[in-house]
Amino acid sequence: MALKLHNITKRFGSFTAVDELNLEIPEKQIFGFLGANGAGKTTTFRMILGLIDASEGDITWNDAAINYDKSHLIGYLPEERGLYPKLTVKDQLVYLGRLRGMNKQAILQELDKWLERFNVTEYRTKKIEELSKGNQQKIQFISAVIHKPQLLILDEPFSGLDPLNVELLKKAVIDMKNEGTSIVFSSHRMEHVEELCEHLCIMHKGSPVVHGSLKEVKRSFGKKNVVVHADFDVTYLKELPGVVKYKVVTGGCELQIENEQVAATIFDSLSGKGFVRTFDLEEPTLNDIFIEKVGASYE
Ligand SMILES: Nc1ncnc2c1ncn2[C@@H]1O[C@H](COP(=O)(O)OP(=O)(O)OP(=O)(O)O)[C@@H](O)[C@H]1O
Repeated sequence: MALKLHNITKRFGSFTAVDELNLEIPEKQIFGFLGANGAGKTTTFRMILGLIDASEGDITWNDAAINYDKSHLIGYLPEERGLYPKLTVKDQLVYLGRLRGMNKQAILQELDKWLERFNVTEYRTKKIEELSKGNQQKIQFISAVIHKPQLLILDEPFSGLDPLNVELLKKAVIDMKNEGTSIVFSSHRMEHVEELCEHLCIMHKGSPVVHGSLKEVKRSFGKKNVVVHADFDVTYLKELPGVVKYKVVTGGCELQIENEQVAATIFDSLSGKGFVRTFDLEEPTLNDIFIEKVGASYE
């Protein structure tokens, strides 16, 4: 059972924001949705949630269409956020929890658990507008998960958080996955996706350019990073055929190569020249893959 997007297209007038997207998002995993600004991530989320209609194609979850009677099974952290600034944290969560069909006692019980977990118990009776941006975001996250959804969609959940709060939120996401929630999140930070996700999709101009399990994606790109540390001058390596990028590091260099065969040429060229302390052939990072596929790094 999974979330399936079948030939999804979304047009705004003559502009195609999402173009024949086919995706299968596995259950009870964390799925990373990547792409540069304007790639079509939020539009895809909105279609999954039924907030906007697809121009073409269909979306199913557990083989049935997603409609309003399933909204209590889904949690959503929207990119634009959306809390009522004048309400207190407690009143806001009670209101949103009631909309999800929870009774007040259950809401307060869950709320207190989450406030404690996120170190914000003292804000329970404060108005949302009195909270810092990062703390508002934690409350927004709580509003997305208070009803224990089976499917959780998080649009840029880590943006605007300091490193400690990023860790708190990551841990919460991992725990929810371990408890059986299926999670889809978008991020501009490759390392978050690399750390959290089993499967991912990189979107570019409305279409997926990379899609699959993190392991498969990395394997299919081959090992294209070489690290050399040696007690002699290795600058000549940048001139070898197949070396695409060369970067000096302390005691050696890091190279990007066209394909794995180039590593053998580099290795052979080092022999007899002196002492080689390190020769590593490494997998590409997700950032390397993104740059190769989308053409620019982004933050
Ligand atoms: N309601 C709309 N009307 C017209 N164009 C829209 C509308 N919503 C989105 N778009 C366009 O569709 C494209 C995809 O937007 P979307 O918000 O899905 O991108 P994104 O991948 O979420 O980007 P970001 O990382 O910046 O949030 C953009 O070019 C955007 O301008």
